[in-house]
Amino acid sequence: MSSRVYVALDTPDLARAQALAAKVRHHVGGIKLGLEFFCANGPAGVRALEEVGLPVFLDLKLHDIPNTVAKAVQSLAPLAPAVLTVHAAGGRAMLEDAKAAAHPDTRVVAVTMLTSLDERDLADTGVAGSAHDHVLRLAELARAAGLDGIVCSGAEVRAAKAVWPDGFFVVPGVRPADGAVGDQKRVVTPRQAADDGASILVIGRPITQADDPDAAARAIAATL
Ligand SMILES: O=c1ccn([C@@H]2O[C@H](COP(=O)(O)O)[C@@H](O)[C@H]2O)c(=O)[nH]1
Repeated sequence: MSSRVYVALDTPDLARAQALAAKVRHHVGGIKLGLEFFCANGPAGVRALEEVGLPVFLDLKLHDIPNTVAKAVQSLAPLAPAVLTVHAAGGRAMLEDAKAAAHPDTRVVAVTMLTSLDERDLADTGVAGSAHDHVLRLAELARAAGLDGIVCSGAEVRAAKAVWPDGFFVVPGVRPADGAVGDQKRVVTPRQAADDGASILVIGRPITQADDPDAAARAIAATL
């Protein structure tokens, strides 16, 4: 079985992304490209990373009015990413239109509550209640809109999977037990994310900023 770890190649530098991907390719199951990479390199950069031969996850977290998101997803469809993200907070119509516009082979997943946020941040945005309840509410919205799954933290993935057994669950905010947390607030270990039902684990800096990214990816894979 291929690894459930997708490495987040968060860099604007195409050559660095290619070099990192080449180093870790035997110990990860896919590559995640986000806004930092896409804004600098665009679709041509994505095509260049496809050469590595791993599934590509395009983490653009689209969030706009339904028409704008649908047109953006339509423009991305020729890339046929394995996974594409939109924000659940965009609402049901936006989610439905995004799914309808996507390549049929693309899993469209909704970001529920960023792993860099905690409940105080949530309250600051006017949302009362727990992270758990907020994630489950948005998971239900994504499911009802016909999406393939959600992005949530490892703290919520078990509960989300219980109410959506065939959903696809993306878990970022993953840190080895002794790893630096950085700007992430809701973190779990790779093992916990896997045991609690993550379909894929997104891991960036613990791999990409390691002295030996291949060894770091291998060590993480060994814990799963
Ligand atoms: O809630 C979310 C959604 C997406 N991400 C992305 O995952 C990686 C995490 O990188 P690390 O270096 O392992 O922290 C990054 O690309 C984020 O944009 C997330 O962290 N949380």
